[in-house]
Amino acid sequence: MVTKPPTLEELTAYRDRFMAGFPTPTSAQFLGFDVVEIDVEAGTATIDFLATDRMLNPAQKVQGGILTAMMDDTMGPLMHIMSAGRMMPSTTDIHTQFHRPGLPGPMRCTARITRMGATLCTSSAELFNDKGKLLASAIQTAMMLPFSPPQK
Ligand SMILES: CC(C)(COP(=O)(O)OP(=O)(O)OC[C@H]1O[C@@H](n2cnc3c(N)ncnc32)[C@H](O)[C@@H]1OP(=O)(O)O)[C@@H](O)C(=O)NCCC(=O)NCCSC(=O)Cc1ccccc1
Repeated sequence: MVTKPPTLEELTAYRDRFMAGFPTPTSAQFLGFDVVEIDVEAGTATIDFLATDRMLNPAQKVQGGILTAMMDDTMGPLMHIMSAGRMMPSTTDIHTQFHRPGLPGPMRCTARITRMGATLCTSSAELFNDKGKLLASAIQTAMMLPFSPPQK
């Protein structure tokens, strides 16, 4: 991070503010985004999603980009929170592996910060179906850009 890294107290306070009232963007609404837990001490996030029949490919499986979007939408918010809200990640690359087909229904993503650098942040994520089976995994890099919350 460009400035001094946030303290655990600052991270905890921002995580609580984020969970209490950060507006859910339309793309996250489409994915059924629902935060389960953000652990700022461990640098991990658990977020639930809901795959619907509007997200299917011709094989009637959840389209791969949608599964990737769910993981991007877990790693991104985690990176933002781990900057105590000072920065917003802009994903520069993401590599996904698809292990099992996804079907409509609840999905859970867990993500972890690999390293928060001065300008780049790296992270990893895993996406599971409602039976706890691993559907996909990803590693991601993002540029951390200064962020000011939109004025009301
Ligand atoms: C099948 C394979 C590719 C190869 O796996 P291998 O390890 O060699 O084989 P293995 O036999 O071990 O099977 C592994 C597990 O998979 C399960 N399973 C397999 N087949 C089926 C099935 N038909 N239905 C249900 N489940 C099935 C199987 O039971 C097992 O699970 P288990 O351990 O028993 O619990 C697997 O990695 C896979 O499906 N990955 C996800 C690919 C994916 O979803 N990509 C993204 C969407 S593509 C896209 O959107 C792009 C596009 C856009 C527009 C238009 C067109 C395309």
